[in-house]
Amino acid sequence: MSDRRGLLIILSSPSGAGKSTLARKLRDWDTSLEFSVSATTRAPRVGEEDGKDYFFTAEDDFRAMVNDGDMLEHARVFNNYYGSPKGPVQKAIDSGRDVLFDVDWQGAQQISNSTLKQHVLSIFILPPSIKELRRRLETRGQDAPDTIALRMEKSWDEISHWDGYDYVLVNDDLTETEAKLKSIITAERLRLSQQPKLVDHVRALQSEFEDTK
Ligand SMILES: Nc1ncnc2c1ncn2[C@@H]1O[C@H](COP(=O)(O)OP(=O)(O)OP(=O)(O)O)[C@@H](O)[C@H]1O
Ligand SMILES: Nc1nc2c(ncn2[C@@H]2O[C@H](COP(=O)(O)O)[C@@H](O)[C@H]2O)c(=O)[nH]1
Repeated sequence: MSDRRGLLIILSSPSGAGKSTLARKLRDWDTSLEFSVSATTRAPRVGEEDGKDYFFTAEDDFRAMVNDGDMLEHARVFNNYYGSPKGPVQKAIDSGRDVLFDVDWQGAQQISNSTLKQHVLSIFILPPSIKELRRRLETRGQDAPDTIALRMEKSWDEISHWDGYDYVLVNDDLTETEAKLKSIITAERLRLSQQPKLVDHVRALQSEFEDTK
């Protein structure tokens, strides 16, 4: 059990800016970080594993999870449904572990307005340019041209929510962005673990101050 409350670390960005790449690096860096595996109705990409990358779910089953109150948040994104199952998140938080989310702005807003809002650390990833965003989607080589076109068309909807996040990073050089992300998480963890000790320390200072009057 950690000496501080667990963080819900949310990464959002337009499709192709690099969230999944950065999330993988964070998971390698800190293996205690719990990754929130989303449920989705989209078809798996080549190489994606059910239960690791996503829970690939039929639409009826997805709706049933929502209706049963099993989702912390859910949204329709690029003509598919995506959602974060509540159970694993609550379990991690209850044991003081941090959870990493890769969700769009709608999911980020829902988590930030939920009962777990005091745990949220939200980070928005911007691409260096729209041209580079398209290049990344094309060179990823995972999506059909019409899917890439839809994701590019919706990129501004996502980018327009950038200022609702705690931190915003431009993912130009990957190594630099990774280092900045790790610094943010390290600093936030330190802040949270110091908080209770600081309260005690200030109380002690206050009583010492009163005694010297
Ligand atoms: N800083 C970077 N410089 C160059 N290429 C990058 C950088 N960051 C990520 N990429 C590459 O861009 C492509 C898209 O990255 P990634 O799949 O992580 O994006 P994403 O934001 O998770 O997209 P989606 O929302 O569609 O899942 C990948 O091929 C990845 O290797
Ligand atoms: N609101 C949510 N958005 C999610 C979730 N899981 C992923 N996403 C977002 O969907 C798009 C597309 O993802 P892709 O894997 O099909 O490229 C991207 O913006 C993700 O962040 C979720 O559980 N809830």
